[in-house]
Amino acid sequence: MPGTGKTYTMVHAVKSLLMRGESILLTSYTNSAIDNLLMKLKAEGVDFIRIGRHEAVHPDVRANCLSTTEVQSVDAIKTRMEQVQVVGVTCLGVYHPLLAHKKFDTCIMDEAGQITLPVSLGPLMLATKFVLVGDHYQLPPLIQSFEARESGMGISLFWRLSEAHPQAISALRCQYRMSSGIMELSNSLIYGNRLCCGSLEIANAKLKFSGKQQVHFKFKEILNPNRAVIFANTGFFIKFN
Ligand SMILES: Nc1ncnc2c1ncn2[C@@H]1O[C@H](COP(=O)(O)OP(=O)(O)OP(=O)(O)O)[C@@H](O)[C@H]1O
Repeated sequence: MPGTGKTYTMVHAVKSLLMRGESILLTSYTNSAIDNLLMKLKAEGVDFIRIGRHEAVHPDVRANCLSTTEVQSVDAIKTRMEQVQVVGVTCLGVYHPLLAHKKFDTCIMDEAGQITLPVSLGPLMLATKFVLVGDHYQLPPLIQSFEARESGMGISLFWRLSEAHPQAISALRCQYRMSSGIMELSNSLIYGNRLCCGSLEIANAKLKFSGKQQVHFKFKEILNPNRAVIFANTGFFIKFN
Protein backbone atom coordinates (compact mmCIF):
# COMPACT_ATOMS: atom_id res chain seq x y z
CA MET A 1 0.00 0.00 0.00
CA PRO A 2 1.26 3.55 -0.71
CA GLY A 3 3.70 5.26 1.65
CA THR A 4 3.72 2.34 4.08
CA GLY A 5 7.49 2.04 4.16
CA LYS A 6 8.17 -0.65 1.55
CA THR A 7 11.50 0.97 0.64
CA TYR A 8 12.33 1.54 4.30
CA THR A 9 11.54 -2.13 5.03
CA MET A 10 13.70 -3.31 2.12
CA VAL A 11 16.67 -1.31 3.42
CA HIS A 12 16.33 -2.98 6.82
CA ALA A 13 15.79 -6.40 5.26
CA VAL A 14 19.02 -6.01 3.25
CA LYS A 15 20.94 -5.00 6.37
CA SER A 16 19.57 -7.99 8.30
CA LEU A 17 20.38 -10.41 5.48
CA LEU A 18 23.92 -9.01 5.28
CA MET A 19 24.35 -9.64 9.01
CA ARG A 20 23.50 -13.27 8.27
CA GLY A 21 26.23 -13.30 5.61
CA GLU A 22 23.83 -13.56 2.67
CA SER A 23 24.33 -12.17 -0.83
CA ILE A 24 21.47 -10.11 -2.26
CA LEU A 25 20.36 -9.18 -5.75
CA LEU A 26 18.25 -6.00 -5.78
CA THR A 27 16.15 -5.52 -8.83
CA SER A 28 13.20 -3.69 -10.32
CA TYR A 29 11.89 -2.80 -13.74
CA THR A 30 13.07 0.81 -13.63
CA ASN A 31 16.51 2.25 -12.95
CA SER A 32 14.91 4.91 -10.76
CA ALA A 33 13.35 2.37 -8.36
CA ILE A 34 16.69 0.57 -7.90
CA ASP A 35 18.63 3.78 -7.45
CA ASN A 36 16.11 5.06 -4.91
CA LEU A 37 16.77 1.95 -2.82
CA LEU A 38 20.54 1.97 -3.41
CA MET A 39 20.83 5.62 -2.34
CA LYS A 40 19.17 4.74 0.95
CA LEU A 41 21.51 1.76 1.39
CA LYS A 42 24.50 3.97 0.60
CA ALA A 43 23.40 6.39 3.31
CA GLU A 44 23.44 3.43 5.70
CA GLY A 45 27.01 2.56 4.67
CA VAL A 46 26.13 -0.60 2.71
CA ASP A 47 28.62 -1.60 0.00
CA PHE A 48 27.18 -2.60 -3.39
CA ILE A 49 27.80 -2.78 -7.10
CA ARG A 50 25.39 -1.12 -9.50
CA ILE A 51 25.21 -2.65 -12.96
CA GLY A 52 23.70 -0.45 -15.66
CA ARG A 53 24.35 2.10 -18.38
CA HIS A 54 26.27 5.03 -16.95
CA GLU A 55 23.75 7.61 -18.20
CA ALA A 56 20.76 5.63 -16.87
CA VAL A 57 22.21 5.34 -13.36
CA HIS A 58 21.54 8.11 -10.83
CA PRO A 59 24.63 10.34 -10.37
CA ASP A 60 24.66 9.52 -6.64
CA VAL A 61 25.27 5.82 -7.26
CA ARG A 62 27.46 6.03 -10.38
CA ALA A 63 30.54 5.68 -8.18
CA ASN A 64 29.35 2.12 -7.47
CA CYS A 65 29.42 1.11 -11.14
CA LEU A 66 32.50 -0.92 -12.02
CA SER A 67 33.14 1.38 -14.99
CA THR A 68 33.82 4.28 -12.64
CA THR A 69 35.76 2.41 -9.94
CA GLU A 70 39.46 1.83 -9.96
CA VAL A 71 39.05 -1.89 -10.60
CA GLN A 72 40.63 -2.36 -14.01
CA SER A 73 42.12 -5.79 -14.66
CA VAL A 74 39.88 -8.77 -15.45
CA ASP A 75 41.11 -10.56 -12.34
CA ALA A 76 40.36 -7.54 -10.15
CA ILE A 77 36.84 -7.36 -11.61
CA LYS A 78 36.32 -11.10 -10.96
CA THR A 79 37.50 -10.76 -7.36
CA ARG A 80 35.30 -7.72 -6.74
CA MET A 81 32.27 -9.55 -8.19
CA GLU A 82 32.99 -12.61 -6.05
CA GLN A 83 33.34 -10.56 -2.89
CA VAL A 84 30.51 -8.10 -3.24
CA GLN A 85 27.37 -9.07 -1.33
CA VAL A 86 24.86 -6.63 -2.81
CA VAL A 87 24.27 -6.02 -6.51
CA GLY A 88 21.62 -3.70 -7.99
CA VAL A 89 20.44 -4.13 -11.57
CA THR A 90 17.21 -3.80 -13.57
CA CYS A 91 15.27 -6.96 -14.41
CA LEU A 92 16.33 -6.69 -18.04
CA GLY A 93 19.92 -5.91 -17.06
CA VAL A 94 20.51 -9.29 -15.38
CA TYR A 95 21.86 -10.74 -18.61
CA HIS A 96 24.97 -8.58 -18.21
CA PRO A 97 28.25 -10.59 -18.57
CA LEU A 98 29.27 -9.55 -15.03
CA LEU A 99 26.41 -11.69 -13.71
CA ALA A 100 27.05 -14.69 -15.96
CA HIS A 101 28.51 -16.77 -13.11
CA LYS A 102 27.03 -15.01 -10.11
CA LYS A 103 24.45 -16.60 -7.80
CA PHE A 104 22.73 -14.91 -4.86
CA ASP A 105 21.09 -16.18 -1.70
CA THR A 106 18.17 -13.76 -2.01
CA CYS A 107 16.64 -11.65 -4.74
CA ILE A 108 14.52 -8.68 -3.67
CA MET A 109 12.34 -7.32 -6.46
CA ASP A 110 10.76 -3.90 -6.02
CA GLU A 111 7.69 -2.68 -7.96
CA ALA A 112 6.90 -6.36 -8.54
CA GLY A 113 3.23 -5.64 -9.28
CA GLN A 114 4.28 -3.74 -12.41
CA ILE A 115 6.54 -6.42 -13.86
CA THR A 116 5.38 -9.07 -16.32
CA LEU A 117 5.92 -12.69 -15.42
CA PRO A 118 8.59 -13.44 -18.08
CA VAL A 119 10.57 -10.34 -17.12
CA SER A 120 10.38 -11.32 -13.42
CA LEU A 121 11.85 -14.74 -14.07
CA GLY A 122 15.31 -13.54 -15.23
CA PRO A 123 16.45 -12.14 -11.85
CA LEU A 124 14.69 -14.87 -9.83
CA MET A 125 16.73 -17.53 -11.65
CA LEU A 126 19.90 -16.04 -10.14
CA ALA A 127 18.83 -16.56 -6.51
CA THR A 128 17.91 -19.38 -4.16
CA LYS A 129 15.00 -17.48 -2.63
CA PHE A 130 13.13 -14.30 -3.44
CA VAL A 131 10.98 -11.55 -1.97
CA LEU A 132 8.57 -9.64 -4.20
CA VAL A 133 7.70 -6.15 -3.00
CA GLY A 134 4.80 -4.21 -4.46
CA ASP A 135 1.16 -3.31 -4.47
CA HIS A 136 -1.03 -4.80 -7.14
CA TYR A 137 -3.59 -2.02 -6.63
CA GLN A 138 -1.01 0.37 -8.06
CA LEU A 139 0.00 0.23 -11.75
CA PRO A 140 -0.19 -3.21 -13.41
CA PRO A 141 2.37 -4.22 -16.08
CA LEU A 142 1.99 -2.04 -19.16
CA ILE A 143 1.02 -4.28 -22.08
CA GLN A 144 0.34 -2.66 -25.44
CA SER A 145 -0.53 -5.76 -27.43
CA PHE A 146 -4.21 -6.67 -27.23
CA GLU A 147 -3.48 -10.39 -27.80
CA ALA A 148 -0.83 -10.45 -25.08
CA ARG A 149 -3.20 -8.71 -22.65
CA GLU A 150 -6.02 -11.11 -23.52
CA SER A 151 -3.67 -14.04 -22.92
CA GLY A 152 -2.86 -12.88 -19.39
CA MET A 153 0.45 -11.06 -19.88
CA GLY A 154 -0.92 -8.15 -17.81
CA ILE A 155 -1.04 -10.36 -14.71
CA SER A 156 2.22 -10.12 -12.80
CA LEU A 157 3.91 -12.98 -10.98
CA PHE A 158 3.36 -10.91 -7.84
CA TRP A 159 -0.41 -10.95 -8.44
CA ARG A 160 -0.49 -14.67 -9.28
CA LEU A 161 1.50 -15.64 -6.20
CA SER A 162 -0.45 -13.38 -3.85
CA GLU A 163 -3.73 -14.88 -5.09
CA ALA A 164 -2.40 -18.44 -4.85
CA HIS A 165 -0.61 -18.05 -1.49
CA PRO A 166 -2.32 -15.32 0.57
CA GLN A 167 -0.69 -16.69 3.73
CA ALA A 168 2.72 -15.70 2.30
CA ILE A 169 1.80 -12.01 2.10
CA SER A 170 3.03 -9.59 4.67
CA ALA A 171 0.88 -6.47 4.28
CA LEU A 172 2.18 -3.10 5.44
CA ARG A 173 -0.89 -1.08 6.42
CA CYS A 174 0.38 1.97 8.36
CA GLN A 175 1.26 4.77 5.98
CA TYR A 176 3.48 7.78 6.66
CA ARG A 177 2.75 9.97 3.63
CA MET A 178 -0.89 11.13 3.63
CA SER A 179 -3.03 13.11 6.03
CA SER A 180 -6.20 11.31 7.11
CA GLY A 181 -8.38 13.17 4.55
CA ILE A 182 -6.29 12.00 1.61
CA MET A 183 -5.97 8.52 3.06
CA GLU A 184 -9.75 8.23 3.42
CA LEU A 185 -10.09 8.83 -0.30
CA SER A 186 -7.59 6.01 -1.04
CA ASN A 187 -9.36 3.82 1.47
CA SER A 188 -12.81 4.33 0.04
CA LEU A 189 -11.75 4.07 -3.61
CA ILE A 190 -9.26 1.22 -3.34
CA TYR A 191 -8.05 -0.11 -0.02
CA GLY A 192 -11.33 -0.83 1.78
CA ASN A 193 -10.27 0.89 5.04
CA ARG A 194 -7.20 -1.30 5.47
CA LEU A 195 -4.84 1.67 5.25
CA CYS A 196 -4.22 3.60 8.49
CA CYS A 197 -2.10 6.58 9.55
CA GLY A 198 1.28 5.75 11.11
CA SER A 199 1.01 8.60 13.63
CA LEU A 200 -1.25 11.45 14.78
CA GLU A 201 1.22 13.91 13.29
CA ILE A 202 0.76 12.31 9.84
CA ALA A 203 -3.02 12.10 10.27
CA ASN A 204 -3.29 15.85 11.05
CA ALA A 205 -0.58 17.16 8.71
CA LYS A 206 -1.52 20.26 6.68
CA LEU A 207 0.15 22.14 3.86
CA LYS A 208 0.27 25.87 4.55
CA PHE A 209 0.23 28.40 1.72
CA SER A 210 2.78 31.08 2.49
CA GLY A 211 2.33 33.29 -0.63
CA LYS A 212 1.48 36.89 0.18
CA GLN A 213 -0.08 38.06 -3.08
CA GLN A 214 -3.84 38.12 -3.61
CA VAL A 215 -5.19 34.98 -5.24
CA HIS A 216 -8.47 34.35 -7.04
CA PHE A 217 -11.16 33.05 -4.68
CA LYS A 218 -11.18 29.69 -6.54
CA PHE A 219 -7.49 29.24 -5.76
CA LYS A 220 -8.14 30.20 -2.14
CA GLU A 221 -10.59 27.34 -1.92
CA ILE A 222 -7.96 24.94 -3.29
CA LEU A 223 -5.23 26.27 -1.03
CA ASN A 224 -7.38 26.07 2.10
CA PRO A 225 -5.29 23.82 4.42
CA ASN A 226 -8.47 22.49 6.04
CA ARG A 227 -9.56 20.85 2.81
CA ALA A 228 -7.19 17.94 2.30
CA VAL A 229 -9.01 16.72 -0.81
CA ILE A 230 -10.62 18.92 -3.39
CA PHE A 231 -11.73 18.14 -6.94
CA ALA A 232 -10.99 21.07 -9.25
CA ASN A 233 -12.42 21.69 -12.69
CA THR A 234 -9.22 22.27 -14.65
CA GLY A 235 -11.21 23.83 -17.52
CA PHE A 236 -11.70 26.86 -15.27
CA PHE A 237 -7.93 27.27 -14.76
CA ILE A 238 -7.21 27.04 -18.48
CA LYS A 239 -9.71 29.90 -19.04
CA PHE A 240 -8.26 31.80 -16.08
CA ASN A 241 -4.72 31.64 -17.53
N1 LIG B 1 8.19 3.04 10.52
C1 LIG B 1 8.23 4.29 10.05
N2 LIG B 1 8.17 5.33 10.89
C2 LIG B 1 8.19 6.61 10.45
N3 LIG B 1 8.28 6.94 9.15
C3 LIG B 1 8.34 5.95 8.26
C4 LIG B 1 8.31 4.57 8.64
N4 LIG B 1 8.35 3.81 7.52
C5 LIG B 1 8.42 4.67 6.50
N5 LIG B 1 8.42 5.94 6.94
C6 LIG B 1 8.45 7.15 6.10
O1 LIG B 1 7.30 7.08 5.25
C7 LIG B 1 7.61 7.60 3.94
C8 LIG B 1 7.27 6.53 2.93
O2 LIG B 1 8.19 5.44 3.11
P1 LIG B 1 8.66 4.58 1.87
O3 LIG B 1 9.15 5.48 0.75
O4 LIG B 1 9.59 3.55 2.39
O5 LIG B 1 7.26 3.94 1.45
P2 LIG B 1 6.89 3.07 0.18
O6 LIG B 1 5.89 2.10 0.64
O7 LIG B 1 8.15 2.55 -0.45
O8 LIG B 1 6.24 4.14 -0.76
P3 LIG B 1 5.64 4.00 -2.27
O9 LIG B 1 4.17 4.09 -2.11
O10 LIG B 1 6.24 5.21 -2.94
O11 LIG B 1 6.13 2.72 -2.84
C9 LIG B 1 9.08 7.98 3.98
O12 LIG B 1 9.15 9.37 4.21
C10 LIG B 1 9.63 7.19 5.17
O13 LIG B 1 10.74 7.84 5.76
